[in-house]
Amino acid sequence: MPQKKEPLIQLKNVTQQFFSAENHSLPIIKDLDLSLYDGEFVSVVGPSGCGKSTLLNLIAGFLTPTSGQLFMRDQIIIGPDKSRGVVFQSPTLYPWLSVEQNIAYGPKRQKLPSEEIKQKVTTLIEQVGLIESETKYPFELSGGMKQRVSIARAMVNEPELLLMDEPFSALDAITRRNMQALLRGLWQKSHQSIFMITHDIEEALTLSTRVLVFPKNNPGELKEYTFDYTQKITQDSHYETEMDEAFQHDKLLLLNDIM
Ligand SMILES: Nc1ncnc2c1ncn2[C@@H]1O[C@H](COP(=O)(O)OP(=O)(O)OP(=O)(O)O)[C@@H](O)[C@H]1O
Repeated sequence: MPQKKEPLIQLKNVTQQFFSAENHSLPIIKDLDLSLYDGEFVSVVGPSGCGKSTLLNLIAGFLTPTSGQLFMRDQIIIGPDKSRGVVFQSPTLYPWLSVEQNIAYGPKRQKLPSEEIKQKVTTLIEQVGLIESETKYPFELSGGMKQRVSIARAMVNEPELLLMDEPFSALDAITRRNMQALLRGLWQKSHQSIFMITHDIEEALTLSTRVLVFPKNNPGELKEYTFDYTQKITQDSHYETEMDEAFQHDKLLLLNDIM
């Protein structure tokens, strides 16, 4: 994937520390320099409590770092912004709005022309496979369908970066696989930049172009690897990760880093 020279997101010497009542907690993230580029699909893996959500919250603008700075292009990140869409582990839909109304909510708040909203919503409903469910309400949807609406709701605002915090972890294995294929397809069509947290090493390997690892022995630090399994899966319909020694080797490599 060709990358523009200028990073989309840049962290410069970022440290995040949470102060307890006794005021002596260690930094969760320490002196971190990191760049994310246009069109990348970056996943983050690591042991529970290592700081994955903290990193996502910093990039989203939900948290201000203890020290250091974060930039989107050349603008310092000072809070949440619609250029960074967030999809959480549990779908956060408005229960009183239908599927199409939930997706249209953001563009309506931006007061876009109604024809444009209709066209955007229709395209996304088609892309996430929710045709014939447009008029349903969240209580009528399965977990996977709700998460599709969440993804469409984030994407309709055309964010430059989609931030996903364990988006599929609450789903059953089959729905999860289908959602991974859906996300891979959306990413390849849109070249949307994606930053995703996951506990699932295979999910990281089969979707991302780069994997960031919080290693168990060096809390607060990040290792990184680049992979092309997502392209292999798309280009070769017979490709199976179970049969690929390199894939199994990389899976063990990442597991050893975090366990
Ligand atoms: N707002 C906060 N105040 C105090 N401590 C916090 C806060 N947010 C996170 N922490 C602590 O920072 C550490 C990292 O939390 P974080 O949620 O980033 O981990 P994680 O890697 O996403 O964990 P998991 O995989 O279990 O979701 C944890 O010890 C957590 O208790």
